[in-house]
Amino acid sequence: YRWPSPQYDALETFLYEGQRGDGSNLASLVHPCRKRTGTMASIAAEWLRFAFHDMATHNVDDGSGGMDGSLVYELGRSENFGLGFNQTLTDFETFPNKYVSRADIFALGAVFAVATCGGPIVPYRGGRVDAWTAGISGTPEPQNTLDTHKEMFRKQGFSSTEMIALTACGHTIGGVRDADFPMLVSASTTPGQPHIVDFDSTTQFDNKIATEYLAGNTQNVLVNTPNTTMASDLRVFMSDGNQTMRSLSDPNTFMSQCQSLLERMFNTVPHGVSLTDEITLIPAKVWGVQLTVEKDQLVFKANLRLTQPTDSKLNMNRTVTMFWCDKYGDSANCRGSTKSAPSAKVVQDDPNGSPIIARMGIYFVHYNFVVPIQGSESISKFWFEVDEHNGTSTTVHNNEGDNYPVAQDQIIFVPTMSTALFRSNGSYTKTYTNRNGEAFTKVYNLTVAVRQGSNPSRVYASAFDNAIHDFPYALNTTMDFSRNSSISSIGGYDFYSGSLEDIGFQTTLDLHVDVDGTTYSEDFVPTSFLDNTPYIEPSTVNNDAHPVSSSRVTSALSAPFVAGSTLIGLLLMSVPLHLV
Ligand code: HEM
Repeated sequence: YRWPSPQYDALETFLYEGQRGDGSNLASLVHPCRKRTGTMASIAAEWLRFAFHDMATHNVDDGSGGMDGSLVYELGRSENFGLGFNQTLTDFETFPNKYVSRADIFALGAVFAVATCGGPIVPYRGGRVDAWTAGISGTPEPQNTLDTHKEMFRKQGFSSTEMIALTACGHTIGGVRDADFPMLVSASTTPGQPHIVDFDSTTQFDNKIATEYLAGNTQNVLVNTPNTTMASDLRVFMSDGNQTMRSLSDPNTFMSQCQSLLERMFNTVPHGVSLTDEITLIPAKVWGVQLTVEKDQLVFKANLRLTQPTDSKLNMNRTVTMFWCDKYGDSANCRGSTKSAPSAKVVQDDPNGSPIIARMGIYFVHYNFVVPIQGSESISKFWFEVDEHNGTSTTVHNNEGDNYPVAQDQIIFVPTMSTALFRSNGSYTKTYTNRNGEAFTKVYNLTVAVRQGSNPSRVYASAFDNAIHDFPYALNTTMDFSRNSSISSIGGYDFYSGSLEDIGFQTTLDLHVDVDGTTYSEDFVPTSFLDNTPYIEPSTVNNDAHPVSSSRVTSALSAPFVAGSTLIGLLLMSVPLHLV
């Protein structure tokens, strides 16, 4: 892993922080093993079933289908019937983006669902590619014969034995609803709340589904119904003489079997789609890096995310210092001097931000940096030093020795001079699902800044949004900016403005400027915070006259750094909890 890797970074933030870059949390919808307000259904069960039904259209024979998000166009089918699907779709709708597909979100939701209810942590990869039309049908229904089920699972890529185990892994959470299967479950007596008969006696992801079945005291209505046509779990579970179910009565076997089968289920994708590496924790993560203008000043913003064990106290004496090199002038690339500044703010995350880190026993501490930058000097690269002030040596985070590069400074986004207004479109009816909804148009007025003197031939952006209600299509468009001379130049930058309309939730921009035949680009710029960006006062900059070459900091650990000691006491500590 080397920074920046925007796809890996975005997937990692989702998996370990449970949320989008703007702090909107997906994991907290399901964690800790929550029931849905109103229906009191297990949200985890709804999410896991959703992933199964999205995957179930895979066909090993021709490599089509799989986890491709096509389920959203298949909800009208009887095999995908139920309010739980529609509510799950609403849960997921706002989260996909350019680097995290809708199907990646479905798989991620299922990983959260299993982990938060006490199941295994299923290794997670991204890179699924979304379909924009319905796939083939093929999701098992209880009235199908055993042979039909075996053939359906074979097509999905699972053997008859794996069919038994995978169904047990799915049916350890959730249950059957009266409205969906009135022949199996008696009508609810509580208005507005379905009658759900759980598959086993716990809401946890455990092997009670197997042990209660073997003991003959299961409450699973797909086993002990007098309507034998509908007793699909009974037919499936006993199809190998109960051999697989007996093996699953060992809790460790159950967990490891479910972990590997669910991993395969989540990674079942159409032929030709290649998934990313497994997303593992980035111990010291750089995020939110931005050169911009705030309060009439050119500033550079960056954040360093460190991990903290939940069972230990955060060291309040710790200082985290950002160092950087100028891009232009006498000190370009730290030839003459190196600049540094302490963090402007420290934010401790909720230890329950994601069920994955909750289980790992860690949470995140973010060191936010905001520093003023002279346009004539700019910034070429940066790195961090962490000093615990407890006698241990200083830790350097420098991107495996390369330092963190600031790729370009020709075009920068200025969120604080940009706005988004919501315009309601009234109500409308979908054609391909049974849902009704309100639609809106988000009208953006966006401002970017371009380095003075570059005389650009074109200033523009590619706008992308695939988080659109009901996923009818993705916004994928180009917009142009024109010189906005009503804003006077700041820090060596001229301002350009443009407008854009979107009906989705997650517009991101790739900014471009064409200068002398070269295109400079800033990739994947979020628009979630604009003129409402929380302001952080920039830190005071230290100019270290002692030349520090970048090779000075290539090791992971280095001796205490001279400038560090002058910074203690300057550190502004404020510790609000990130609300979920
Ligand atoms: C022969 C195969 C299968 C059949 C016939 C089947 C059938 C069913 C049925 C009838 C329900 C009740 C749905 C409702 O009342 O709305 C259900 C629920 C569920 N199924 Fe399956 N299923 C099968 C395999 C699987 C697999 C492989 C998984 C995942 C690995 C899975 C996960 C779930 C979950 C989590 C629920 C509970 C949903 C909730 O409570 O909202 N099922 N299944």
